[in-house]
Amino acid sequence: MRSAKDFFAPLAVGAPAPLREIPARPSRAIHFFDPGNPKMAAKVPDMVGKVDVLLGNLEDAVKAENKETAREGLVTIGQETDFGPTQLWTRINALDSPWVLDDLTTLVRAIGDKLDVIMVPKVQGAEDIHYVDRILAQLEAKAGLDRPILVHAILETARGVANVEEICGASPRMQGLSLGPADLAADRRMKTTRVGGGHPGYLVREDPTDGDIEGARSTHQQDLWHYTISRMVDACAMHGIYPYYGPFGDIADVVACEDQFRNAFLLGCVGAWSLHPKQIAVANKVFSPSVEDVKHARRVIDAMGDGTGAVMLDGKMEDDASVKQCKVMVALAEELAAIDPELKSQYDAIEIG
Ligand SMILES: CC(C)(COP(=O)(O)OP(=O)(O)OC[C@H]1O[C@@H](n2cnc3c(N)ncnc32)[C@H](O)[C@@H]1OP(=O)(O)O)[C@@H](O)C(=O)NCCC(=O)NCCSC(=O)C[C@](C)(O)C(=O)O
Ligand SMILES: [Mg+2]
Repeated sequence: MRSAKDFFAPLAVGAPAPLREIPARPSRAIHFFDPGNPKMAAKVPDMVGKVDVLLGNLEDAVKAENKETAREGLVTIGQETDFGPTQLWTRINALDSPWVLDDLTTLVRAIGDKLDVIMVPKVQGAEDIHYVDRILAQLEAKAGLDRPILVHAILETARGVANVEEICGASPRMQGLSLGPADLAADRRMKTTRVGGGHPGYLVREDPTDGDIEGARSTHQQDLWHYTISRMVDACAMHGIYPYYGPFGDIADVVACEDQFRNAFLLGCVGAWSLHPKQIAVANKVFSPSVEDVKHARRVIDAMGDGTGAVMLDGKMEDDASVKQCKVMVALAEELAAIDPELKSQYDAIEIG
């Protein structure tokens, strides 16, 4: 076990010092693109400033024969693009794959100064994060980087879920977690073939009337991912890092996508993945607090003065705890307003009188 005193020391001579706090940078949509696909790559410069995170994906969804092209494409995009307020992330190949070592050595050397976060798939336990932590420190030292690259883990195995707290606490580089519903479903032997979202078979049925089990009874589809997302949220909050929903594979169904993202937002997630340009707007909308919510939160904070005691607002009790909930909402609104002029003007126009 590492001593607490060593935790914030660099893991290689010459590597930048680890961060003591993970910055709360807006990341409502993590937009995936294949850097080796010319059509997708061509759209990247125009997405800068319109999406919070652009992620060059090297893992699943990139064919084995295109792995090197994708890696080289990401180097070119990283070197040639001015990302402004938009973060650049990548998803490297799995730690047991033949590509990951070259992914790390190439990317940190060539675009380590541009990369904000490296997403690591199929993380099983703290040992995977320790491996990445050390090798990144060595590569950062070699590349002369002056700020550490952060690490984001995808939860997509049963063992990863069982070890979620230790994964989140494994390194000061840990930035957050995403749900990987497709690999996780396969690993758990769940019987859904969907990439995220609900399932019509996973339901609760209304009780029968007068014992008539054949009579009409309404059913309600339930959320297959509620348990896992809730565990992720607690593990992330406990370690001061950020949870994300992950992908919603039914690209055409933007309505269900919005519902699924909103459930995650309400539970505490800060963003979700976008696999197709049309999902960016969905995530940006859902993960930005509504004007009504920000207005209410500001009213409560205003009415609560020093934040202690209890008051009645619109027939509802507000107290020390509810003012904290409102501060979470207002803090997020302020972070988003700082990078999104449209939202800023909407929030600035709020009158709380
Ligand atoms: C779904 C697909 C095949 C539909 O692709 P399409 O070409 O059929 O779609 P389209 O509607 O016809 O596309 C319109 C235009 O947008 C472009 N386009 C389309 N998508 C993008 C994009 N993402 N970024 C930038 N541009 C994009 C596309 O190239 C086209 O350009 P054009 O007008 O010049 O012809 C395509 O969108 C795609 O490949 N998206 C990314 C898929 C991906 O990254 N999957 C991996 C993440 S999910 C995952 O790994 C699971 C997980 C977590 O691991 C686990 O649960 O286990
Ligand atoms: Mg996966």
